[in-house]
Formats: sequence, C-alpha cells, structure tokens
Amino acid sequence: MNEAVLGIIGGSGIYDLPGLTDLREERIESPWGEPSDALRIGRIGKTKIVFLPRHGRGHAIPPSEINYRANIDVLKRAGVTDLVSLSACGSYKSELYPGLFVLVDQFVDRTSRRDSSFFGKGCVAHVSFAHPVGPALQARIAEAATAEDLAFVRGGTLVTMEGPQFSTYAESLTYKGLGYDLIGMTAMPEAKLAREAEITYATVAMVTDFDCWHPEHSIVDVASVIAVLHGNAEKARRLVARLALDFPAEREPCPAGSHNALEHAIITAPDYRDPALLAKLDAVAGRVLKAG
Ligand SMILES: CSC[C@H]1O[C@H](OP(=O)(O)O)[C@H](O)[C@@H]1O
Ligand SMILES: Nc1ncnc2[nH]cnc12
Repeated sequence: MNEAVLGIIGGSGIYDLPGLTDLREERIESPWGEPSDALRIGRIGKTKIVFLPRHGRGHAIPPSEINYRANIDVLKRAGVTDLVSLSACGSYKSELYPGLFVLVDQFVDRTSRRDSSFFGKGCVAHVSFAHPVGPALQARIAEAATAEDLAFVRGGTLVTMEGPQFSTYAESLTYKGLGYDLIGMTAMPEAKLAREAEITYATVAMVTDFDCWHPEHSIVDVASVIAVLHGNAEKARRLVARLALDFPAEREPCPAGSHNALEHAIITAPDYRDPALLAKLDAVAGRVLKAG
C-alpha cells in the first residue's frame, strides 16, 4: 500500500501546527541544501502529517531566499504524497475580501531569481503542468472548509511576484487588468517542484489585503497583513485538522497526473545522464530512475 502522507507548508503567520499526536522533530539532510526548518512529524487522527514553515521559525527567510528545492526534497524524503500550501495573498477582486480562503487552481510565475527545477544539464525533464493543483485534493479541502463553516471560494489564478517589495500601483493595475485574482510571493516555484517530485499540490490562499489597486485600500503593509493573518491562522489550523481527519489512508491517483508526473518526462538518454545529478535526484525521481 502507498500510505497517504499529508504535508502542510505554513506561510506567513503559520509557523507551527498545534494538535499533532506522536509529535517528533526531524532534521532531514537534503542534497539540495538547507530546508527552511526541521520537519514536525506527527498524526491527526490516523493521518500522518508533516509540517514545515516555509519562512522558518520566526520568519527569518524572505521569499527569494527560501530553498524551495530543499523543502520539497525533504518533504518527499519524509514520504509526503499530498501537499497543502497555506499562503497569505493580496486580492485583485472586490469579492475576494480579507479573511476569505481561495482554493486557487492556476498560477502565473513572475519570479526571476529562484531555482525552479530539480532537473538540468545531465538529466533533462519536462513535466506536464497545465493543471498545477490536484483537483481531488482541492475537493477534499473544499469539503473540509464546508464542514468547518469557513468562507471560501473554489478556483482562482494566483500570480507570484519576486518581492520582497509589494507591487507598485501600476503593477497592481496590470495584474488586475490581466484578470488575475490574487498575488503572493511564494507559490512559485514551490508548485512546480512539487509536481516534479510527483507530490500532489494545492494552495489555500488566505486573502489578507487588496494589494494597492483598491480606491479605499491604497497601501498594503505588513502590519495590516499580519492583523488579518492572526484570524486566518486559527481558521487554517481548523481546516487542516478536518482535512486530516477525513483523509484516505492510501494515496489516491491524481486526475491532473501528479502521482506519476515523471513517467514520461525524462528525455535524456540513459548513457548521457550525469551520475552526480542522478544521485541528487534519488528522492525526487527515484521511482522512475530505479525502474530503468
Ligand atoms: C507578510 S506579507 C508578504 C509575505 O506573505 C506571503 O507569504 P506566504 O506566501 O509564505 O504566506 C507572501 O508570499 C510574502 O512572502
Ligand atoms: N499584496 C500582496 N502582494 C504580494 N504578496 C502578498 N502577500 C500578502 N499580501 C500580498
């Protein structure tokens, strides 16, 4: 049996996950460098949970300096099959108000200085990424949100900017004009790397502000984001607890193909593969590399 293991990445304001039983902390080494923090591993009900705060305890790591590859690699090594990202986001729509949870299904990548693939020279791979969010995982999150009576909407496009500065007014209007729903600084390359690691991924975007386009909210600052986050964090923990309690014991196949994303993705002929890179890919791509 392929045990389902639920990973949770906590974003701004979510640096721990109270309520785990059999809790232990584990620092897993990664060939991709230092992850953001030790993993906190435990259970909610019968479901195994692995928690990682992406900015580290105390929020010492800015979005551009998060080692996204190491984070996804250690989550994979810990057995994570399904990964929920909790993320504070600005909104481009009046109806997506602070406090609302948005289960996004599309991403736009506007980041520019992050390592966004495990693959490269010596092992080239191209995974399908048309549907970056696992629909079945998202459906489970929606059920959990409904059961917890949380205000949420399903569907939306999240653009990821490099940051750390918030957007200018012109950028904000541009993204809004392009029809994007939300903005954040961390979903990319996290979602891309999860797909390469064959981990099913979903984002719960917790709206904290209207960025700076809104006539009545013309500036976003950390203080206002944090004020909303305090309420959101408690709701996010309830959501995760409910999701975990109702989670299947065995990994479900993902309709978007995340469970076998590498099946036909590696194009480099075996004789031309770089042994050093293959060694680093042992966790992420071990399933297909071992097979031949
Ligand atoms: C504290 S406001 C900006 C900060 O919040 C978001 O973080 P996360 O996605 O980890 O919740 C945003 O992406 C920025 O990193
Ligand atoms: N307006 C915003 N822009 C970018 N990232 C954010 N995270 C929370 N609010 C944000």
